[in-house]
Amino acid sequence: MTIKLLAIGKTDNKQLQSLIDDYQKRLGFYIKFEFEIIPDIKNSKNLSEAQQKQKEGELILSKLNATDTLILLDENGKQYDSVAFANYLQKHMNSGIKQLVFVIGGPYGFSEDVYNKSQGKISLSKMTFSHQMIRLFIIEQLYRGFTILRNEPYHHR
Ligand SMILES: C[S@@+](CC[C@H](N)C(=O)[O-])C[C@H]1O[C@@H](n2cnc3c(N)ncnc32)[C@H](O)[C@@H]1O
Repeated sequence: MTIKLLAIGKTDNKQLQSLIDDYQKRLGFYIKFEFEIIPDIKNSKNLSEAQQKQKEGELILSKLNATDTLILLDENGKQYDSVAFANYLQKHMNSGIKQLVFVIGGPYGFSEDVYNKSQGKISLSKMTFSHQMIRLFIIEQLYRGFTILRNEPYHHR
């Protein structure tokens, strides 16, 4: 199985990008991981929130293969602790799927079309994080998950 993370808009904060790079590299030792950035919508200031979500949604859906399992990062999704999240990853690997795709929404979240296509929603907290910060948090949790599955000493229970 491969894991893909889709997000909208480049990170322009160098410190955040450097932490993302670090955890992305670490995660790559455990699984084939791809982080794809969908470029920001041009002239989004002229669009309503709904129009922006719709356009972002079309771009997100255009990146998916028919066999992908699509999981949205959404503050109203299901919450896991890190051990349960590691087991969730293992379950997906055991299921024989080719690619597990996590998607981070834009500043206003997801369009209905994206919700309808998804197979699940995961929340990392009841709090709302920026669409930039959440990239680091999910990549770190993916890395943590694999260290838990391997019984490596990164995670302290
Ligand atoms: C600024 S938030 C959007 C908030 C928006 N009110 C909504 O309804 O989704 C941008 C993106 O970051 C991600 N995000 C933010 N907080 C999150 C959390 N606690 N758990 C999971 N994903 C989160 C989601 O993918 C969300 O679409």
